[in-house]
Amino acid sequence: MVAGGSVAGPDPTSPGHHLSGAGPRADCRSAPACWGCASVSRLEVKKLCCHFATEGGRIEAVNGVSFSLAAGEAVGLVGESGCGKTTLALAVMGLLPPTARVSGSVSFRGKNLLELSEAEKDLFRWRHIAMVFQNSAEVLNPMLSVGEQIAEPLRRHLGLGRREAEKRSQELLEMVGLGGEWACRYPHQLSGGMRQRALLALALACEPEILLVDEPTSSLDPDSREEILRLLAELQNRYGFSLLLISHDLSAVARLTSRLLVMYAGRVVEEGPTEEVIARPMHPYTRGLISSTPHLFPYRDLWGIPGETPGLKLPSGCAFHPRCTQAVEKCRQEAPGLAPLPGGRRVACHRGGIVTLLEAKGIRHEYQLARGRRL
Ligand SMILES: Nc1ncnc2c1ncn2[C@@H]1O[C@H](COP(=O)(O)OP(=O)(O)OP(=O)(O)O)[C@@H](O)[C@H]1O
Ligand code: NI
Repeated sequence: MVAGGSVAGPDPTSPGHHLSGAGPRADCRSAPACWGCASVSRLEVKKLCCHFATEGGRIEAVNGVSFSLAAGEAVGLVGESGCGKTTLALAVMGLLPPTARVSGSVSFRGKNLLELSEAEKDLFRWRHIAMVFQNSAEVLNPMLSVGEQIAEPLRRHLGLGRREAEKRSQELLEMVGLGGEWACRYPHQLSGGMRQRALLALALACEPEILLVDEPTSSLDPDSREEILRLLAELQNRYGFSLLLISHDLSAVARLTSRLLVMYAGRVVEEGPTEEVIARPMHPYTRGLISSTPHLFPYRDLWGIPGETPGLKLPSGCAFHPRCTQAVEKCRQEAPGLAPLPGGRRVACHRGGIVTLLEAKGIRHEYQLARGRRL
């Protein structure tokens, strides 16, 4: 049962059974061939680099990023435009154009996804790792009804017949809060929020263990934004897939995720439990990002980060140093590594501990106040 989310004795061999309760089932008859039940799914990205060769020179869009995604975990990925968020997600999906040079590893169930053939990638993509792309208007095929588009992966990956796939796509549309009757409509007949729901239904069609969501609310009005965020949180909570939520919108990410990755110029500069990072940011860039996010701390003045994101040629040393008010000579010369700190945190900054205890307490108190009222 997909649409209703009923947990009462679903048929473990039915294609929808992972979506019917949280987490793997011990009694799955398809195991161990069943990906959802065989073990706890987990994505491990190590030293991922994605470079593009362009006429203007080499663009180092992603530069040595490592992180992991545990089963059922929701991780946020934030950073300014152009820092490499989408490129990272597309690399995980194996969807970067041939001009991209990709290195490092993306491990999923003991395999490095970067080394799979196109045919093998086709097998895991959408079935095990799915993505909701940034531009919903461009992603859906204008010539096919929404139902037909959702039915396609169901038929291809789960081997459902035409009738069955049709029925499932209606259930999936109901699951995301669109009535099943929307299955026969075309993308142009849907509003932005509805398209985003349809894309969620499409991405979740084959019950992937991992869902990558890229800027789900960037083109939506505030009401639709709220609805989509609530829906995403509800689906993740109910079905327990691992979520990587990519967004400019730090306040949305703060609500939905328990761990946060902050990217700057192709690198992760800070990582840790979301609440901790927001309450006590260690990297000056993270602090700038937090201070320029509306609604996070309603009682505090907003201020932007001075300067601009670096272009093709990255600055020497720490890429953030030209914009950093705390930079010292070492920052100009030496790129800081992502150093582990207590509490599951990591920060790439020579001046990482500069938040004074008093300041940290102040920020934490203010955040908790804000969270109590807003989040
Ligand atoms: N196919 C491509 N060819 C060349 N350069 C690319 C390509 N895709 C991305 N880039 C470059 O890689 C860098 C990272 O882009 P990316 O889209 O990953 O950033 P982003 O963090 O997702 O930004 P946004 O928040 O605007 O979506 C940018 O400088 C971009 O111009
Ligand atoms: Ni992007």
